[in-house]
Amino acid sequence: MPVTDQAFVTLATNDFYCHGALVLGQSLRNHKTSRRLAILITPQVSREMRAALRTIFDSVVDVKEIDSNDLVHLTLLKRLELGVTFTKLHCWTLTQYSKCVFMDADTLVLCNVDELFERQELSAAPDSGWPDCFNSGVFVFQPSLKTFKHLLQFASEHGSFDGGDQGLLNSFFSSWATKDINKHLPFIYNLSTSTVYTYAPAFQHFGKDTKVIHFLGPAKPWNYNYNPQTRTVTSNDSTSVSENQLPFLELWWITYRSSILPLLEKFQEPPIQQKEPERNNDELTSESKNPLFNNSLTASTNSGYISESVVNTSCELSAKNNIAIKKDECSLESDNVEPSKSFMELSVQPVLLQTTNEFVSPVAEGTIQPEAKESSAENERRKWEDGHIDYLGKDAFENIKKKLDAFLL
Ligand SMILES: O=c1ccn([C@@H]2O[C@H](COP(=O)(O)OP(=O)(O)O[C@H]3O[C@H](CO)[C@@H](O)[C@H](O)[C@H]3O)[C@@H](O)[C@H]2O)c(=O)[nH]1
Ligand SMILES: [Mn+2]
Repeated sequence: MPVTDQAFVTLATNDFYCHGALVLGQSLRNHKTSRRLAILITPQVSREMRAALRTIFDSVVDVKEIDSNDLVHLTLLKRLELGVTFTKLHCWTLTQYSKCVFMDADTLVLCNVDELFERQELSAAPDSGWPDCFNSGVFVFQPSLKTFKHLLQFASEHGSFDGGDQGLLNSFFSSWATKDINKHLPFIYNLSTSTVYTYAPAFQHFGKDTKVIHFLGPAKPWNYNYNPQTRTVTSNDSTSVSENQLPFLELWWITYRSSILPLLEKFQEPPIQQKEPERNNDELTSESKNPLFNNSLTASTNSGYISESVVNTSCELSAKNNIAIKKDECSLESDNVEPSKSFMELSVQPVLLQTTNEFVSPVAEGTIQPEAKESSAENERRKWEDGHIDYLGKDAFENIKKKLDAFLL
């Protein structure tokens, strides 16, 4: 029976995090949650992405971005982009629900986790970096305008010790560590992929019971390369991948490719071919259009809209510059802000990416072609391996010799 007054809630302040939110929402649906799905978004999220979100989430709620602007603490955290996580606080305004579970857009459920609604505010799992603090990627809370007001007041008076929501929430709900063990969620409800390195035997022992995986840290699943033919995830210049992380990253990508990509393609417009000539960029090849291949692009711009100038320098952009860009955007009246561009348009930004035909874009239409080519080449190879050789046709000795000669000359 659906429970209409309780919801899973997530947040996305730009199109990149929307990819994560869509996969999370789909994973909750796959595991047949009986609760509502809600997402908080900010004006930067594109129209096309909003349409996609509406097909998975029951409620898509527009909120204003709140930024801690606390560069000192964010520098300490080495994540200057996380000031906007203060926007998460808006989840307390969802008073149409009696209880909610907040989940970061970089989490993924591996089974039904509706039992979380049996817990009280504020329940959360320990943070692997400092277990006397809770991680704010998954937490049970009770919407209340009064709490929201108190949180904002607390934020303006005390700030956050890490510059993000997690420091603030830990100071606000400071009795979490000691008062009530029922508010300590088991770690399997928020297993950070990076923990896998730090205590490998525990992961080996308990990891099989994992219910929620959290891709915590600067490298998100959409920053990795994915090869749909072999269904493998590989790292790039800015990401590294451990063997234990791989199955989770691959699951994320399988969900993305099977359920989210078709959805995004449905809402894409106008067609990519019409846009290319305007951009006059000869260097763009069909396999180089994927924004998700470029980790530095996604991590450093951190925005749904990427201007040409930002993109051109994105590989070297320091996080500090990024904050400056974001501030500029925020200081504009919303009428003046250039509308967010769709994931489609992002995918034709003139970024030179290190990709080969082996990898196809998770997003751009143009990359569907290399995939088709690839599979026919793959078919040919398989035919050879299976002994189905066209001796009289294209595999005739003369043809092979010609190819060899061309290669050797
Ligand atoms: O530009 C951004 C950045 C973050 N988010 C949202 O905020 C969440 C938190 O950001 P994330 O990049 O996932 O942070 P983590 O790497 O998980 O880092 C930790 O530190 C953050 C700041 O305190 C907390 O919000 C996280 O829950 C905690 O796990 C994301 O999942 C999104 O839902 C956005 O929408 N846009
Ligand atoms: Mn997170």
